[in-house]
Amino acid sequence: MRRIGVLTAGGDTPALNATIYGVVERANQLGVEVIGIIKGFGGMVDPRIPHLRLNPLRTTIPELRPDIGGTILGASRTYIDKNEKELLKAVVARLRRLGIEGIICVGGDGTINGLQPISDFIPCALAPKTIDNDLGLNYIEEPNDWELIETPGHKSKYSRIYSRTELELADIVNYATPGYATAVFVVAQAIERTRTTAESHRRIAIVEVMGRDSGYIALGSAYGQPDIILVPEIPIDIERLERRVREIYELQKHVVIVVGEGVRDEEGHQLGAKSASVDPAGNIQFTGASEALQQILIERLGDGYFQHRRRHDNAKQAIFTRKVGHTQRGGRPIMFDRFYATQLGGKATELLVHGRNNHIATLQYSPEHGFKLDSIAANKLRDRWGQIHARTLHPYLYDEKKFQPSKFGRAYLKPIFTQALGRDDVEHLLNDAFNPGKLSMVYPSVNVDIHKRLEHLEADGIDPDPI
Ligand SMILES: Nc1ncnc2c1ncn2[C@@H]1O[C@H](COP(=O)(O)OP(=O)(O)O)[C@@H](O)[C@H]1O
Ligand SMILES: O=P(O)(O)OC[C@H]1O[C@](O)(COP(=O)(O)O)[C@@H](O)[C@@H]1O
Repeated sequence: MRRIGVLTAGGDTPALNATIYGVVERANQLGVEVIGIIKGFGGMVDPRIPHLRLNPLRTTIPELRPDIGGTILGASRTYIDKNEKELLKAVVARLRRLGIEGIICVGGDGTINGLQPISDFIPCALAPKTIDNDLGLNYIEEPNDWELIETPGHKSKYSRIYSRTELELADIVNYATPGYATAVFVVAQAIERTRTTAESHRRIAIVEVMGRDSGYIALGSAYGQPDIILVPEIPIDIERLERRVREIYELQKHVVIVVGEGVRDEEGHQLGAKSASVDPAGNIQFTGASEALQQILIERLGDGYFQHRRRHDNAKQAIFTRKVGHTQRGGRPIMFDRFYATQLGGKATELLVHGRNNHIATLQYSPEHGFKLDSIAANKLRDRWGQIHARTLHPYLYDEKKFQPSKFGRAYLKPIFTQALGRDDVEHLLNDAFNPGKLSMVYPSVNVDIHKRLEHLEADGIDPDPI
């Protein structure tokens, strides 16, 4: 293989540039040219295909740095329907004209579906990413646990009964995805900062974190020591939650609750999906889980609860919500993400060059051997109807009585986070946070330099010389 393409699809993470860097550095070693495709699958749909050479003369371009968050290639959630045959043919033809012999898609479970139709024509490999940590399996047989329930007159629904009630760390397929560690780091900091203000003002803080239907970020938020963690996988037992909130408030005059954005009530309704809007990739856009929970607690505790304790005039003043939001997805990646993203990018290049198609580079862990790189055929993630499900927290990782990670959940987190920060992360903070140069300089966006490197397949309708 002499020339491969790389793109970043779906939501961004802080570790995308690190993954692209790993792809390109390994390609340099193997003598392969790498073309970056701009804005995910969207770039392929554009007849001009905006792209750039990431390693002219087998030297990585200086704009590509593993320690800078986001993606120099841009990302999108553009959907290419596999049934739009003409569009697909045009996409493949353009990629061929670029001389691309294989493509690395940096993405999550949605991206595997996105690359599928293209992989019928051009080999594809996935380098994993997603802050949600929902790409992978709790154990290899997990896809067989899904059942598709068809009820006449209703939309068919998936349901699952876990065939395994206990797990081993080494069973987990793709232990952690690049982006997750940095997101948890940001969340833990946000909780610590929210904590002291809730503590000072005798308030109940509800902190909403991302993750869609997966509670991994909420689980990792335990590093910020919230009093209560609510994960989407376990329907909220409102009675028990109220009891716990009252207990904690009596004890310490404030409570910090973390809520994963996809949390459900006991009827299975998502608290944050009141407006059923979806993004272009078909994902539900969650808004308002924390506000819905705030409303529940306002009604349950009532103004009298706070007035009686002379803390606040009403419950609305006493209970506040904060979303950590997109800060979870942005900024400098911490060492764990930088290191393993780079490794996984390199692994994806190797997969392609060694003739694999539709394969995923994975990060495995075992207590005996620590972390190691591996790979898996994407189809192993599919259930018998061909569906890939986002990985959710297995109940064995969460203690629903304590609203905290279980013993196994803590064992899961430790290998990722015990050495997740590097000395250079601390040095970066020391040198950079209040660098006086920042006061007089505008933010030097990498997009400006990348723009100068962009090439287009068909500039204004004129087909340039083939590359
Ligand atoms: N079934 C599908 N068919 C075609 N494209 C898809 C499909 N599912 C997702 N995609 C595309 O894959 C990309 C990434 O999907 P998304 O769900 O946004 O992120 P992630 O890969 O992180 O899960 C998007 O451009 C999306 O449109
Ligand atoms: O802001 P956006 O792009 O609409 O997406 C928000 C969603 O993206 C995520 O960050 C994850 O994105 P991916 O599934 O693409 O990895 C979710 O945690 C969040 O719900």
